[in-house]
Amino acid sequence: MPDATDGAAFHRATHDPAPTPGPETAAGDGAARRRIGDVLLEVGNISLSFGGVKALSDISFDVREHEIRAIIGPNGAGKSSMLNCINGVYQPQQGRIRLRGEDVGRLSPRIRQRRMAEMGVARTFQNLALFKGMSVLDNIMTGRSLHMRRNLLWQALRVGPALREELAQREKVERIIDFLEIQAYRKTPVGGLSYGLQKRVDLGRALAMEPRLLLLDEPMAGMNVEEKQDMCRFILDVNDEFGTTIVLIEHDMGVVMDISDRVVVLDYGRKIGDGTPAQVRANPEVIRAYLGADESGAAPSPSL
Ligand SMILES: Nc1ncnc2c1ncn2[C@@H]1O[C@H](COP(=O)(O)OP(=O)(O)OP(=O)(O)O)[C@@H](O)[C@H]1O
Repeated sequence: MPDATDGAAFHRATHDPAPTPGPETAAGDGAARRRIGDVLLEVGNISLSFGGVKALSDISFDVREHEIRAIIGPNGAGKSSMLNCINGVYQPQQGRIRLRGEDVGRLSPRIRQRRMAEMGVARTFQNLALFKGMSVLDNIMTGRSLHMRRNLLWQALRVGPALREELAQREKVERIIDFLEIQAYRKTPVGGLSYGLQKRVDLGRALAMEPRLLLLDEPMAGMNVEEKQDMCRFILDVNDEFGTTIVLIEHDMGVVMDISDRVVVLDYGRKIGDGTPAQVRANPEVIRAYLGADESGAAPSPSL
């Protein structure tokens, strides 16, 4: 079985005839769906500080429709802060965030979170945000709440239109369960599942929102090789089959370089690289940051 950190293990080769798909490339079997489109998300000159700590300094990049865009960087580089600025957990002191041309950055964090969910942005979390005592099915069902038309009283009564709606919603959830191959666990409380499976359920909860843009915060952290392979396959399938645009933070460089169309590299809150995996790999500043050319003798960062 190939090593998860070996790029070849997750290559789009079976999907994509082009060796390095770039923003203008139509990739693979799902070519029509995966044709990289216009800018979906634009992040402009974002700066964020916590007291004296400058977490992000003047960061700009864009995300195009249907692409897989990675944000990488050594520990403390600002990756999670960036994701938190995008979906409204943090309010940057400077900069703009535009989603489909709409200036969502000017909204207060709470309103932005709501607006972005309405506009089809879903997120998974580094530290899982699941209800451990609830079943897999019920956890994924929580992702459907935005699509439920009947109010809570109707849902509690489970009669007439509310019952019909619940059945329709459950059908969608069952399809996600099949897609993620977790049928055997549908009634199992999430807390009793392995970490890898819990991550898969978290992805299912986000997919239940029918996102157009999916933000994945370290989707493979803490997974074994086999679990990483599965998760990579699901990410590629979501992107190929549903055309979902994906922004992911990930530490496993083999995975990032293999599944991403473009990569942003952060270091100490600054952007030091942005381009295709091949361009980023050849960027001297990125190599320096990752190989830790450091006279102090500090341990080098993970290699590219
Ligand atoms: N809520 C916060 N309060 C104070 N400082 C913070 C907060 N969140 C992040 N920071 C600081 O901002 C900087 C960037 O942190 P961030 O978590 O965004 O980096 P990261 O690249 O995601 O790191 P890792 O890979 O270790 O998760 C760090 O110096 C961190 O200590």
